[in-house]
Amino acid sequence: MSDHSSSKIIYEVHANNESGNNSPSNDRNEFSKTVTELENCRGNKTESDNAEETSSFERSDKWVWDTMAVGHACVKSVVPLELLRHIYLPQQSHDRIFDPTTRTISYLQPRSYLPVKSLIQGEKKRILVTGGAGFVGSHLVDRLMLIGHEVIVLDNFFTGRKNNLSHWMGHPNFELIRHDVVDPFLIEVDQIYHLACPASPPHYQYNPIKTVKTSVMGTINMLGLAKRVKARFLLTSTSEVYGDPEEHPQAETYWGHVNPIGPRACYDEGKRVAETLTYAYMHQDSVDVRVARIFNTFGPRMNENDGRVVSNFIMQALKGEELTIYGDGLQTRSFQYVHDLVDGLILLMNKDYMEPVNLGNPDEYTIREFAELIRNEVNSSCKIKTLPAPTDDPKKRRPDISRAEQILGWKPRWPVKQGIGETVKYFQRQMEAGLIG
Ligand SMILES: O=C(O)[C@H]1O[C@H](OP(=O)(O)OP(=O)(O)OC[C@H]2O[C@@H](n3ccc(=O)[nH]c3=O)[C@H](O)[C@@H]2O)[C@H](O)[C@@H](O)[C@@H]1O
Repeated sequence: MSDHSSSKIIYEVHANNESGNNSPSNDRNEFSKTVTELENCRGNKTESDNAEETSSFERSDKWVWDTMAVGHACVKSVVPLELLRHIYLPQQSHDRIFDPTTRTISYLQPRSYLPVKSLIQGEKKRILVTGGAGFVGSHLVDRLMLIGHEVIVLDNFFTGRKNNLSHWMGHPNFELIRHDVVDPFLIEVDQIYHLACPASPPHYQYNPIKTVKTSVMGTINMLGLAKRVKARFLLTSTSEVYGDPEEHPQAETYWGHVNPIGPRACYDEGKRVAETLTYAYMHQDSVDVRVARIFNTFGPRMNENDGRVVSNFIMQALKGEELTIYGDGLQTRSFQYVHDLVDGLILLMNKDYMEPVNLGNPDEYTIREFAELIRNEVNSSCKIKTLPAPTDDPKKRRPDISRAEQILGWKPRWPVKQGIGETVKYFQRQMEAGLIG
């Protein structure tokens, strides 16, 4: 199937939306056809197509055809991009009307839902997502729901938000439970994606003891549950286990360079212990485990006050404020768009591989270059302000993703610029809707 025809499939869904005929039920017929066709076209890719995809990584602003859908046919996670956008970038809100004069919100009932795939018994899994109301968690939940699974979310709403999942509330395949993973929780499930933990430096440093407790006790509780119900367990670890790295780029074999008593230690060491626990349960109790080491990720539903560089720069540029660069701005990061991460997590969960796997986009920017990129995307001429560098701020970070490429057949498909474009649009719409200021 050619690039052209796959774009057309997506366009048909898009065209329905643009014509104002955008209710979930109107998408339904198109959706089933679209997913089947997209799965076929992904499944039919030749070896040479794949070889081309895994060629050396270069910064690119090209919109590749694969980004019109997300997911991988081999684990049945393909979803048309327009369907996902219908959730996080709706033309107008599905379930509420904001009145700017009185600054009130009217919630609409009854509601309808986007179509989810109908899976046969055995294919349909019961999946627990801890931290599922957060930024990454909610995108993972969207995908798992759309591809037909039953999803149970645990969240204590410290950084997660109900709004991120409001479009699934009441759906027969969905359950949201307010629960803190530091306390035990019992449920029968097939798979556990363990995401619960604040990830932004200001958030995890706000209460470092709680951060360590979340990583250690939360992971023990979820591993204990996995052991008891024989569920497969996936830990979302982090590039922070490499600390301020002395090896570049960072491969999974690198043991890291972490200050164990610094302000970042609560998160870095917490996640390192979480990995230790995961492999202890694997060796001692034969728990079936997966470990993803996630590098800097961005996208819609980041908290505007999150404190991380992507949301800070975008919000500052949109409000015409100065962009705050910490330190000299020569430190580097490699940013991946959230859909790529979700693709990688679902692949990893469903493949037979138990060692840690890096998931990140190797496209590396200095923070100064990144500020420039955001300024261009927002079309802003705002100035740059330099603030002191945070203690132990890693000086460079870039994933070596050879393992993910070889084992999972995964590599990022979203150019950073393209992802930033969507994220800017998201924050703009949130501002227009009066949800953030
Ligand atoms: O985004 C993520 O996924 C990661 O975010 C943080 O790691 P960090 O790389 O420090 O993320 P940011 O807070 O976004 O900072 C990135 C760089 O930008 C700088 N920065 C941040 C914010 C800002 O306003 N200005 C600025 O220059 C920071 O000093 C740092 O050098 C977390 O510690 C990671 O666990 C998490 O995986």
